[in-house]
Formats: sequence, structure tokens, C-alpha cells
Amino acid sequence: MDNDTTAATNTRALEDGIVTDLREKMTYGSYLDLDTLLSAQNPVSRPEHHDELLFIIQHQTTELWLKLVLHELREACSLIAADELAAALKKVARVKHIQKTMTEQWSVLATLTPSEYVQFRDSLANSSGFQSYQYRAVEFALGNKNAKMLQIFDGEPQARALLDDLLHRPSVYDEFLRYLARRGFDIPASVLERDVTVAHTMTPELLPVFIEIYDNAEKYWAIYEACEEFVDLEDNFQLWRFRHLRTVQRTIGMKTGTGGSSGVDFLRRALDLTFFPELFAVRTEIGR
Ligand code: HEM
Ligand SMILES: N[C@@H](CC(=O)c1ccccc1NC=O)C(=O)O
Repeated sequence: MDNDTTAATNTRALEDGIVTDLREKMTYGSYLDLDTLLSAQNPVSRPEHHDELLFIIQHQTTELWLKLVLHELREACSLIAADELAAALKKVARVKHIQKTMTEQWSVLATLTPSEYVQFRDSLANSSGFQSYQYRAVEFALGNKNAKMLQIFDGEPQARALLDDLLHRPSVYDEFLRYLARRGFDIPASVLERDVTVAHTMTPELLPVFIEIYDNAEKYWAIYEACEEFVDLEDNFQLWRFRHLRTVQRTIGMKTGTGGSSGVDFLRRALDLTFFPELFAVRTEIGR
């Protein structure tokens, strides 16, 4: 065997075609703006606590995924509004994969023990994930609207403007219900003309619509599929919330939060929320 093979040297030879003179060229680092990205991890604990970098990177990666989730959900809304349901579902499918990654990622932070965290927790002062505008934007896009959240961002005009805009836009579900109306389903005017700045609440008049769809899945396949995709979205969202709650519980127990809430109890109440109440209620009615 040739002595220059990878196996003989246990070293991979570079191929002649590989570009090595990258001066003046766009590179991996310049394209991805890595100088900016990798200079954005700035621990505040003094002396710097070893585990604060984990804490920062866990949050920053989540924020990057949230940025993409929001991008996809906004596009999904526009596509539904343009009657392009199949294209919208493609975006939702991507969101579902991101959600799984975000949920699985909690296991990394779970390696932070309470005794380690308490050593730099005070350095975080009143900062809290509660102040994540991208998280709130995703909640708004999915329909968990709450105008009271805006005041948190009075000091961050861009974040406030984004949330204000989303607050006044129809959610993914609002768009879906309007789509169903255009497709001839009997959606009450009170739903179509509702105040979209507040959360949608369980509307029993919508149940017959979903019973019809679920009892005749073959006939309404694309719409039926969309309903199930939305159920997946909500399930995945709840799993993220639950893993957050359990991570909080194992890290700070029943301590109050740095954001000023009761902590675990406050987070637990979010598990009672629903984006798509009728899509869950219909399950009770199927086959009756
Ligand atoms: C050890 C790690 C963590 C602890 C102890 C913790 C604790 C808490 C607590 C106590 C709250 C309630 C608000 C407050 O009073 O502060 C909260 C809210 C929140 N946290 Fe965390 N958190 C942790 C990690 C994370 C991570 C990695 C994220 C990802 C971005 C995150 C995102 C959020 C969000 C979005 C909220 C608002 C939830 C809502 O409005 O229902 N947290 N967290
Ligand atoms: N609320 C957390 C602190 C915390 O987790 C946090 C602090 C700053 C930035 C993001 C955070 N993550 C989630 O709330 C606590 O009470 O310990």
C-alpha cells in the first residue's frame, strides 16, 4: 500500500484543489460573522465562574433557534393567508424539528448543579428569561397574546415595536381559521372579526367544523394534516416549557425568580395554556 494513504499516516492529505489562499475572499468566518458571534459571550461573575459560559451559550443558542422559529412562523402565517397551506406546513415541519432540538438541549444545562449555579446567580441581578423578546414573539405568533408583556420592553424600543406589531397581527391559528372560512367552513363572524390582540379562547361553535374534518379525514386531507401539525406544535411547545420547569426546579428549587416571579409555580401555570383549544377538544368528540 502507498505510504501516503490516509491509513498509513493516519493523516488526511489535502487535495490540490483545496483553496488555501483566502486573502480578499469571503471565508467561513467572514460569511458567518464569527468575530461578532464569538465575542458575544461575556460572563459577568467576578471572579469569573467556570460554568457561566455554559449558562450564556445555552441561552444564546436558544435565542438563535427562536430567531429561526419566528422567521418560519411568520412565513407560515403569510403562506396560509395566501391560501398556500402545503407550503406553510413545510415551514411548520421545520419548526417542529427546531423545537425538538431546543427541548433536547435542556439536558446540557441540567449538568449545572444547584451548588454551581448559586455561585454566580447573584451576578445575574434581575435579568431573566422572562425578558426574552423573541420567546414572547413566538408565543404571540402562536396566539398566546398578552399586551401586559409589552411594558417589559419599554427600555428596548426595537423589541417593543416587534412585539407591538405581532400583537396586532393574526396568529397562525387566526390565519388558519380565516383560511377555513375561505374554504367554505362555517366559522362564526365573532371568530373572524375577533380582537387579535388578546388570546383566542375555547369557542364551542368551532367544534362542529373540526368534527367534520376529523370524521372525514380523507376528504379534507390537507386541512386534517394541518390540524395535526398544529397539535404537534403545541405538544412540542409544552414539552419545552416542561423541561424548563423541571430544570428550574432541580436548579433553584422553590426560590423566587430573578425576574421577580414566584418561580416554579409561575412557570407551572403556563402548562395550562393552550394555543389551539378546539384541536384538543375535538378529540373528546371523535367517534361519538
Ligand atoms: C438554570 C437555568 C434556569 C433557571 C433557574 C431559570 C429560571 C426561570 C424562572 C424562575 C423564571 C420565571 C421568571 C422569573 O421570575 O425569573 C423563568 C422564566 C423564563 N425562562 Fe428561565 N431559567 C433557566 C434557564 C432558561 C433558559 C436556558 C432559557 C432559554 C432561553 C430560559 C427562558 C425563560 C423564559 C422564556 C422564561 C419566561 C417563561 C414564561 O413567560 O412562561 N430559561 N426562568
Ligand atoms: N430566572 C433565573 C435566572 C435565569 O435563568 C436567567 C438569567 C438571565 C438570563 C436568562 C435567564 N434564564 C431564564 O430565566 C433565576 O431566577 O435564577
